[in-house]
Amino acid sequence: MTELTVALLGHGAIGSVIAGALREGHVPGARLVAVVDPATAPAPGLPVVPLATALARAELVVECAGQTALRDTGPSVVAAGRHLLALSTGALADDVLHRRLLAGPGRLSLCAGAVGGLDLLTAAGALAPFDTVTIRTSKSPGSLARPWMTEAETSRLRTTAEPYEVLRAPAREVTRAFPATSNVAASVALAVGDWDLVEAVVVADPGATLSRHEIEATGPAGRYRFEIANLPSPANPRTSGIVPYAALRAIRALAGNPGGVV
Ligand SMILES: NC(=O)C1=CN([C@@H]2O[C@H](COP(=O)(O)OP(=O)(O)OC[C@H]3O[C@@H](n4cnc5c(N)ncnc54)[C@H](O)[C@@H]3O)[C@@H](O)[C@H]2O)C=CC1
Ligand SMILES: O=C([O-])CC(=O)C(=O)O
Repeated sequence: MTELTVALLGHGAIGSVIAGALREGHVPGARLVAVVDPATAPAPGLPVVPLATALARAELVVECAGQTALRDTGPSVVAAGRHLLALSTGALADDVLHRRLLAGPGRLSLCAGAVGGLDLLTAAGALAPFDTVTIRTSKSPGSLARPWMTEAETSRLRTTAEPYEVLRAPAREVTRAFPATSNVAASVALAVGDWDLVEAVVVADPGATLSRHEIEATGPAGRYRFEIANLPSPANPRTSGIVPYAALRAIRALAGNPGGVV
């Protein structure tokens, strides 16, 4: 079997763990051939290159660089015929971008990242449309600060002693407002195929040592409830530590994965 050549777009909290695992041979059949990140210096064994070089070398490009990066570089990845595995799924709240990324010739795949159960939600939604779908994300207040917040809002995040709802809105709005912490809301909307149905809630919880995602869906197919509580990444408190391992699972599946769960 030929090896799957992999490029990483982003070498932060997620990308550096993926790069380390690929370099150490933890994913048989996959080889790291390029890393694209303006904030990362080349190092022995770490192939930091410009995007054009990455596109010439790799069959699979794993985006773990943020919604802006996916919007700016994703179209050139699929236009070059490369397979794009995206983590910053909230960028697809822009329908025009989503259509461009699906236009090929390269393929677009989405990584479930910090949450699970999306396969079941997609299957249940195919049986019959859902009546209600919600995702409630609770994180430490400091990880939720955003530049658009007023001074009063950031001050409340800094000083709250009790959990409180920071935003409750359709998934499209929430993933735009919290682009580094609510891609999961977009992933749920994409899994059920309905941006308008999915309500997302963001909770600031001063007692949170884990990042919690509670997903509930009801419809003719049944009732679904998933509760996920992830340890935050030591490198980035906004990101769950499990996320690079979800990407590695996806890379393993794309590299062949004999006997794996599909
Ligand atoms: N689907 C999911 O469950 C999750 C998705 N994410 C997404 O993954 C992104 C990355 O997360 P982390 O690694 O924790 O962030 P991070 O901030 O630690 O790392 C991001 C890296 O991307 C680099 N970067 C930015 N723009 C770039 C570009 N145009 N080209 C190449 N590199 C670029 C930065 O220099 C930085 O090193 C988040 O912003 C979020 O959009 C994060 C967590 C969960
Ligand atoms: O890692 C998480 O818990 C979720 C996250 O940041 C995102 O969806 O952007």
